[in-house]
Amino acid sequence: MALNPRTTRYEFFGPPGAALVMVGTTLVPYLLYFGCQGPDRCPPPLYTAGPWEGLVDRLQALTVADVFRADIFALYVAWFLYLVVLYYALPGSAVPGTVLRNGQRLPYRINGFRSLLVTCGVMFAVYQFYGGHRLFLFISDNYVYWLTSATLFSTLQAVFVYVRSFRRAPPNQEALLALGGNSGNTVYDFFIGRELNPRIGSLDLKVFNELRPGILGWFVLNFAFLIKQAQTLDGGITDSMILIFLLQGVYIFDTLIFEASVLTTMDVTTDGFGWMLSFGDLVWVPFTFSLQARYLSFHPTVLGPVNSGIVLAVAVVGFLIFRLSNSQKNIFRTNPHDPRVKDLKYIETESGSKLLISGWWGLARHINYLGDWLFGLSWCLTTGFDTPIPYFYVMYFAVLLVHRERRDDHKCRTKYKKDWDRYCSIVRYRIIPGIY
Ligand SMILES: NC(=O)C1=CN([C@@H]2O[C@H](COP(=O)(O)OP(=O)(O)OC[C@H]3O[C@@H](n4cnc5c(N)ncnc54)[C@H](OP(=O)(O)O)[C@@H]3O)[C@@H](O)[C@H]2O)C=CC1
Ligand SMILES: CC(C)=CCC[C@@H](C)[C@H]1CC=C2C3=C(CC[C@@]21C)[C@@]1(C)CC[C@H](O)C(C)(C)[C@@H]1CC3
Repeated sequence: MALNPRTTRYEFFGPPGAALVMVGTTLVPYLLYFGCQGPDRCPPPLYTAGPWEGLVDRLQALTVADVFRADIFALYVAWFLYLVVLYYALPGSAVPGTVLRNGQRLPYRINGFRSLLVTCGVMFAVYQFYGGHRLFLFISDNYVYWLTSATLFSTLQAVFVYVRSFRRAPPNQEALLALGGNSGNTVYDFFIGRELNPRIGSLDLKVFNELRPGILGWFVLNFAFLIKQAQTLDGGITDSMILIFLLQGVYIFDTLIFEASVLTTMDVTTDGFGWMLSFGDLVWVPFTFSLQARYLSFHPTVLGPVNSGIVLAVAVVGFLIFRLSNSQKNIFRTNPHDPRVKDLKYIETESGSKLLISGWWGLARHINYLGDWLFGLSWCLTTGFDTPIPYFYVMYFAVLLVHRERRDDHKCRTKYKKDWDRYCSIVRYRIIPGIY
């Protein structure tokens, strides 16, 4: 069998769909910014033209200088390189990835959590010793320039990896391509990602992008918006801002503490690294996930103890489902005899893998998605109900998770064949037990 067979099945409705997603998702962060920019410019729940009056005219009147600054682009590149330096300079363990279809197992350097700790230290030092609020106000006040810089950088990076995927890797061999990204159509392959694991030396671009510049950038942006609110309120910080900073902080810390578990996600094992992931990691994650903190920076919502309690309760339930279910699967797959999972029921498959049918994974085939979504809902709830715009996250995430579950189902059906049907007849629900 050829190393890189042609892709014969399109996702996203093929090249036109891919082009549409690229244009649409590039516009979304700008629309969220210009459509919800200040206390009187974010529409209320029942639509009235008021807040958006003149929006189209304002958008049409924009010039490049309104959204792009070369000095901020240079600073953005410096931020990316700073994280590359930490990647090499900080100690880290080498964890093997999954077995690739060419039989190889690539090593991954795991030190993302250390990079986060160092970055927290740098933020503290900057805040304490070099101008206090100034750097962070510079970050929050220039949000749109950072956004354009990240969009430009992520697109250039996608062009780079696409062009480079045509090289012949030593020893005179083709690069290993993603099974879904080798259709031969330039637009589609550029979007989906042609090469599976593009690397520069030992730096794996896909995993680095997935866990460093965007995720850490999101943390820095949230802190910058917290400082922005403190400036607006003359030093005060609302309970809602503290909650969003802490809850998203928990998610960011959790992601980097469990850094190695990203190596088994479909993004790493199956998808190529193309525009979708480059843009998703560098733009979508930091700039749309920080929407709630940005909103609260100019709309200081006070929740009070009862509403804060409700937000916290949703967060705790969501996070526990997310973390416990993901950990249960990881432990089971690493060592099924571990006392924490040894009593769980599972089915054996012809491929040799075992599929859990009790515990968290007996409730629904992707119970972890439900927990993740509920946790995301708690972030949105911190913003109250004055406008639906900060609820964008849960709307996007619901679409992403339903689509992702379908893709994973297709992958598992192809891999496990009749064993997957047997598994689905035992664990009947996809994401929400008893409902979906
Ligand atoms: N915040 C965000 O924007 C995003 C967050 N996420 C989160 O990332 C996390 C990981 O998600 P994801 O990578 O999609 O997939 P999962 O962690 O849900 O893993 C799916 C894989 O697990 C294996 N598996 C499926 N069922 C069982 C079972 N019953 N027992 C044992 N193994 C099983 C299969 O792999 P195998 O072939 O090995 O059997 C399957 O392909 C989730 O919590 C998700 O919510 C994901 C995307 C975006
Ligand atoms: C808008 C667009 C073009 C879509 C690309 C989708 C991406 C935004 C997401 C695809 C998979 C993702 C993952 C995470 C963030 C969102 C993207 C990049 C993730 C890093 C979030 C934190 C989690 O703990 C995670 C590490 C499991 C997760 C991995 C997948």
